[in-house]
Amino acid sequence: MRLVTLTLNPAIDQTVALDALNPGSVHRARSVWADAGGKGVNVACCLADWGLPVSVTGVLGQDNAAPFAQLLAAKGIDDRFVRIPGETRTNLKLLDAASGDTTDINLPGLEFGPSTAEAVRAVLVDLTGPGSLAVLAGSLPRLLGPDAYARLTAELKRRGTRVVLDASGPALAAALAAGRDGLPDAIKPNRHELEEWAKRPLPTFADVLDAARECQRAGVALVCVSLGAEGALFVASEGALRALPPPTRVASTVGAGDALVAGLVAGLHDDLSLPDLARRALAFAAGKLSRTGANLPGRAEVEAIAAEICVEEIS
Ligand SMILES: Nc1ncnc2c1ncn2[C@@H]1O[C@H](COP(=O)(O)OP(=O)(O)O)[C@@H](O)[C@H]1O
Ligand SMILES: O=P(O)(O)OC[C@H]1O[C@](O)(COP(=O)(O)O)[C@@H](O)[C@@H]1O
Repeated sequence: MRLVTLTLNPAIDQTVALDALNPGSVHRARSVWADAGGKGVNVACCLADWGLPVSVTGVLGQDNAAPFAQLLAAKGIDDRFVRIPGETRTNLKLLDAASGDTTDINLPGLEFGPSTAEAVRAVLVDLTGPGSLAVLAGSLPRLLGPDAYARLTAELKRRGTRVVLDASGPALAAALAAGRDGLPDAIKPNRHELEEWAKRPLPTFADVLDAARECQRAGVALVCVSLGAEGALFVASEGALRALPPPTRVASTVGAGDALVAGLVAGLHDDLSLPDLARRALAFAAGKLSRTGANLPGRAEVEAIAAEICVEEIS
C-alpha cells in the first residue's frame, strides 16, 4: 500500500521548556529547541520510524526549507514538497517541563494561490492510485477555502485511494458534509474538534460516543476521537471501543495526535482488527510521548507497549 501525507501548512515547532507555565508572569526558559513539523510531516516521521516507506507533499517556504529537507532525508522519507518563495511559519510550544503538557500558539502560515495549489494536487495525484492511502492533515491556508480537503478527498476516492483526514473547524465540517463518494475513510478529531463540529459541548464519554456515531452515520467508516490522557474512542462497523493509554512518561505532548494517526495508518496498512488497530494507534502515541519531536522508539518497544494497552468494548 503506497502511503502519502499532505501538509498544506507545515510548521517549525519552537518549543520553550519552562519549570511551570504561569500566564501573566516572567519566565526564564530551561531550554529551547526547534523541530520541523506540521501534522502530515509528523505522521510521516512516525510511519518511517516504524519502517514503512512514505512520501510527503504540501507547501514549504524555500527560505527555511533546510530543516525539513534534513529531517526527511534522515528518516528516508520521499520529499515531494512544492517549494515557494517565503518562509514556513514557526509555531510556539510552551512546555511545562514537570507535566509534559504544552500550550500551543499556532500561527497563520504561508498563503499561496491557485497555481501552487494545482502543483500540489498534481504531485498528490502522481503519488496515489488504486490501493494507496493518503493522509490529509492540519490547517488550511485561508485562500484555499474550507472545502479544499473535501475536493481533494473526492478526487482521491475516485482514484481508488483511501483517505485519512485530520482536520478541524470548517475544513472538517466541509469534509463531513461531502456526498458519500467524497467522504474520508477515517477521521481523528480530538474532543474539542468534535465539539466544534457537533456545535455542542461533549462533557461525558457518552456524549463523545453519540457525536462519533453521528460522524459514522454520515458515512465515515472509522471514527477515532482522541481524548488526551483519557485515551481514545474508536467507532467502526465492527463496533465501538475505548482504548486506555498505558502509564506514560510524558516528555512532550506536541505531535501525540499525529503519532496516533500514524498508528491508525500503520494498522490500516496491516489490515488489523479494530481492537489491534486501537492498540497500535495508542502505542504509537505513547511511544512518541516519551520523547520530543516526531520520533518513535524501535518497533519491538512499540509492540511491547501495544500488548499492554487495555481495550474495552462498548456495547
Ligand atoms: N497526558 C497524556 N498521558 C497519556 N497519554 C496521552 C496524554 N496526552 C495524549 N496522550 C495520548 O495521545 C493521544 C493523542 O493525544 P490528544 O491530545 O488527544 O491529541 P491531539 O494532539 O490531536 O489533541 C491520546 O489519544 C492518548 O493516547
Ligand atoms: O496545522 P495546525 O492545525 O495549525 O497544527 C500544526 C501543529 O500541529 C502539530 O502537527 C502537532 O499536532 P498534534 O499535537 O495535534 O499532534 C505541530 O507540529 C504543529 O505546530
